[in-house]
Amino acid sequence: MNSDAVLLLETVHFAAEKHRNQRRKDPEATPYINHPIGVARIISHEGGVANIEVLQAALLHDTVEDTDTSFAELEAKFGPIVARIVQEVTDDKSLSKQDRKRQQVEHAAHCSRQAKVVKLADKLYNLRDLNRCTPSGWTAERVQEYFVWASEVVKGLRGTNYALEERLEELFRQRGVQL
Ligand SMILES: Nc1nc2c(ncn2[C@@H]2O[C@H](COP(=O)(O)OP(=O)(O)O)[C@@H](OP(=O)(O)OP(=O)(O)O)[C@H]2O)c(=O)[nH]1
Ligand SMILES: [Mn+2]
Repeated sequence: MNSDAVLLLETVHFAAEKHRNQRRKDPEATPYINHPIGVARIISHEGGVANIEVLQAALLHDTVEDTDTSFAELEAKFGPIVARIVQEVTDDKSLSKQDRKRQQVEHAAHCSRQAKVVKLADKLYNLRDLNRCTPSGWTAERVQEYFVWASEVVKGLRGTNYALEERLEELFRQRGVQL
């Protein structure tokens, strides 16, 4: 009964419940859950990674940062490996935004391989989303700054998944950002 398919459905259901009242920042206010599902799908479909814990962590990766979910809750429900990967990709919300951004750059290289895959796919999704449309209230400069900062994070994630890194490199190249 605990097949990977059943586990994945349990996980996507949990994430959807947690993000149920959240929307993306795009003008159409897309349901937030589209993002974690899209990140998991990038990992499987483009990254060629079928590891169940990595896919579960991708589905859950913003639940602690952006909802009332705790790591203890994730560990009890999905086990220590999934909870640890989510922890590795979760910003410390007690820090200022500037410090959180700096920490992502500093911590990237020290993450586990599994967390690096989730981070690569998260950045790839968000950069594609920025190319698709500008979030409400963002200037073109802010969009460009996000690309520059994301490239600094991705530098620390290299050597993890060739397909994802190649796609990210192309997006940076289009923006004139050197990786
Ligand atoms: N491109 C884009 N991003 C949106 C949209 N709606 C919500 N986001 C989220 O906003 C975050 C990027 O915006 P920032 O201003 O840099 O961060 P903030 O959420 O801490 O304010 C990402 O968080 P994250 O996934 O935690 O990733 P990260 O930026 O911390 O790596 C992204 O998922 C949207 O419509 N387009
Ligand atoms: Mn995310």
